[in-house]
Amino acid sequence: MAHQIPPDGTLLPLMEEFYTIQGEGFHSGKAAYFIRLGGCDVGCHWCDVKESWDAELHPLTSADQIVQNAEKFPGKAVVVTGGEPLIYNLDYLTAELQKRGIKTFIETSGAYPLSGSWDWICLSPKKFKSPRPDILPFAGELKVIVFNKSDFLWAEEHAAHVSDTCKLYLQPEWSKSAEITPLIIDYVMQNPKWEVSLQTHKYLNIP
Ligand SMILES: C[S@@+](CC[C@H](N)C(=O)[O-])C[C@H]1O[C@@H](n2cnc3c(N)ncnc32)[C@H](O)[C@@H]1O
Ligand SMILES: Nc1nc2[nH]cc(C(=O)O)c2c(=O)[nH]1
Ligand code: SF4
Ligand SMILES: [Mg+2]
Repeated sequence: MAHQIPPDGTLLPLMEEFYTIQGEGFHSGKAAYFIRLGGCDVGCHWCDVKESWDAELHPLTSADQIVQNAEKFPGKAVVVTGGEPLIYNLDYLTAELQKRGIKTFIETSGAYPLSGSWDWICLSPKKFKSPRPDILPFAGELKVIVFNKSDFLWAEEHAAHVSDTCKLYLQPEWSKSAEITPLIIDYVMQNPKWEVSLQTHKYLNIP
């Protein structure tokens, strides 16, 4: 049976939730509760969480329950990720979190309409399904995954449409990081508005 997901965002397909250290981007190094929602049709061939793609495999879970779980941890920040979390209406979940003083951060490709109330938006645009142009001004950080040299141009094309205060990151695709990281280092030294982002949790062997 296909999931009947109510449009009010009170039930969400939850793949996993875990308390860890944000490994990537601007908030790297900070404790956060991760909420990973199932479902994604963007189709990045190098995606490191393909098990998330089929929403049907992940149980519909009440947003109230997710908030209660998040509240138990001392780090008062959640990262909503997936899968592609913006497939769902995130207004209810984020309002309930913020009511309790919990900061709301999202990891998104931007391929679906923006919902939710966010303290920080990490936009990671994908060639396989471009972000909606209307999300670009709301990004706190633009984090482009570099798989080959053409991704530097793709990164610049998106950087042209974010806000002046948006942080700019280049992150090596994990399986090619030995080859790509030196290119990113050179690029950042030549184009210092960009910074390097590494998936530090993978080096630390934490979730
Ligand atoms: C798994 S995605 C889920 C959120 C959303 N679908 C997105 O892509 O932004 C979380 C973050 O991991 C990044 N990512 C996924 N696979 C990766 C890989 N193989 N190497 C480096 N970063 C990766 C994505 O670009 C995104 O910034
Ligand atoms: N520690 C840790 N940091 C992360 N930052 C973004 C992640 C994601 O999969 O969205 C992620 C993740 O899976 N683990
Ligand atoms: S958009 Fe995110 S979850 Fe979806 S395939 Fe790409 S990296 Fe994976
Ligand atoms: Mg991850």
